[in-house]
Amino acid sequence: MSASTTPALVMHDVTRRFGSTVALDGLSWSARSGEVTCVLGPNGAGKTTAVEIATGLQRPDSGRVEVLGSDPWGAGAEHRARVGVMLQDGGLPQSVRPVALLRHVARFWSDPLDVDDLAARLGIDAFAGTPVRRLSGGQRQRVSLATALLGRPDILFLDEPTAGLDPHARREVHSIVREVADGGTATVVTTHSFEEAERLADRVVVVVGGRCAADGTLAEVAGGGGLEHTYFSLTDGALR
Ligand SMILES: Nc1ncnc2c1ncn2[C@@H]1O[C@H](COP(=O)(O)OP(=O)(O)OP(=O)(O)O)[C@@H](O)[C@H]1O
Repeated sequence: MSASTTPALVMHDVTRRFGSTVALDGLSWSARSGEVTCVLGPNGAGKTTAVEIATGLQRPDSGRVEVLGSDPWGAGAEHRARVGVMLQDGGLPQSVRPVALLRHVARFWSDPLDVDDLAARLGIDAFAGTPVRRLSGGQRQRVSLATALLGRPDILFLDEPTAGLDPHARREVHSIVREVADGGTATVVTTHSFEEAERLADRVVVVVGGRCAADGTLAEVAGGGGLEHTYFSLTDGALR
């Protein structure tokens, strides 16, 4: 599917402070439907804060945020039903078993993905009977990813979705992310992996010190020297 010209996400000049810490310092970037946008940046650069603002979990101090044409802060159920999110800490209930959890979550959506298919693709069926609190970090991540995908979102935020996953699971996640984006979903992936960004990204955003240091197609941002080279030249000396 061809990418739409109107961005599914626009952040313009967004600031967010925590006491004396400036997490976002005039951040501007965008993401489009049908594309994978990979967001890179050093620890503490503001990526998670940006994702939490885009999903309405945090309110910016200033600036403009538009997701699927709405301000995500205080947006209603209809808007939220179009947004999928997988955050780093997951927030999964601890005592429930993974497939039961997915069946429960699927009831919130009018046209959810097939739980059994999704569980099989992500290898969740192999630990279907184990309560969440006994799962390994990578197993929890797969469950968390499945909950983000279930409702066929129009925009999907994945915060470091493959951190800690084994190579097979990572390959499967990459193929799912590509499929979801090709189906028209604006897919935003934060990552520390150049390999992942080079494999997945249509567009790359580099956040440094709460500001956007680069925003363009993978080819534009990577240039002739490659993404790793660009990244280090943007971030060396800029760490806080
Ligand atoms: N709730 C909070 N209270 C205080 N400071 C916070 C809070 N949330 C984030 N910060 C600070 O804001 C800055 C940006 O944090 P954020 O988690 O957005 O970075 P990040 O780019 O996602 O980092 P990482 O790559 O480590 O996940 C950091 O300095 C962090 O300590």
